[in-house]
Amino acid sequence: MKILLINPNTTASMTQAIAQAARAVAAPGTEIVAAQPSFGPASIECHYDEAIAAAGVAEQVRLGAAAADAVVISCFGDPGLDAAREATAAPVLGIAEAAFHAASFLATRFSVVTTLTRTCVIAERLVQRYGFEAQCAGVHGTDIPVLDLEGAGEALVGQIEEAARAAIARDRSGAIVLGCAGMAPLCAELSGRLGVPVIDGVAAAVKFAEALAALGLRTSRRGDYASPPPKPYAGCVSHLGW
Ligand SMILES: NC(=O)NC1=NC(=O)NC1=O
Repeated sequence: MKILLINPNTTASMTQAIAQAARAVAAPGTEIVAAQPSFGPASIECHYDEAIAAAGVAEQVRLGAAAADAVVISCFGDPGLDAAREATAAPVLGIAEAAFHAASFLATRFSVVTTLTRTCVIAERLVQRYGFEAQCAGVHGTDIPVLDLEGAGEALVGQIEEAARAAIARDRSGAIVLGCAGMAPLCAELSGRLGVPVIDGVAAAVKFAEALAALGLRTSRRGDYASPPPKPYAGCVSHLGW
C-alpha cells in the first residue's frame, strides 16, 4: 500500500518530521511517500497562507496521487481537502478531520490545542463543518509559531502541556487533539504527561487511510467529488488542468 503524505507548507525539514511520524505508525506493508508544494508559504498560520497552500495541495495531488492508494493532507487546516477529493479516487484524509473522529471514539468531550491563536477560528470552522460541535469543547491557541515546533525543547513542550491541562480543566474534556502537524513528534511525550488520550492527526489519518484502502473504499466519483470538468488553465498552473 502507498500513502501520499502531503505537507502543505514548503519547509522540507517539517515534511521529513511529519513523514517520520507517519512511518512510525504505518503498517509494515505501507509505503509513505512524502511531498510538499513547489510553491507557497514556509508555514500556514493565517487565512492567506491557507489559500495559497490549498493550491499547493491541489498541485501535489494532481501530480502524485495517481500511484497512491490514499492521500493524507498534513496541515491542521485540512487545506485543499475537497479539491483533492475531486482530483483522485483514492481516499483523501485531512489530519484535523481524522483527529476529530479519533477523539470522538475516546471521550465525550475533547479540546484542541493549536499554534497561533489567530488560527483557532480555522479549526473552529472545521469542527462545525465536520459536525463535532457537541464534542469539541474548545479550541485553544498557544501562540507558538509553527516552525518553532521543530526540535521543540522542554520549554515549548511544557507550554503545550500547560495549555492542554488548562483546556482539560476549563472544557471538562477527556481528550486532547494536537492542532498542528508540527506537534506530531511531541504526541508520545504529551500523552505520558497528561493522563488523557492525546491525538496526533498525522497518525490518526495514516491509520484511517490504511483502513479505507484495505477495505477497497474510494472517494465517490458522483456529484461534487466527480473529476473537475476539462478546461484550459492559464499561466504557471497550465499543467494542472483537466
Ligand atoms: N494550526 C496550524 O498550525 N496548522 C499548521 N500550519 C502548518 O504549516 N502546518 C500545520 O499543521
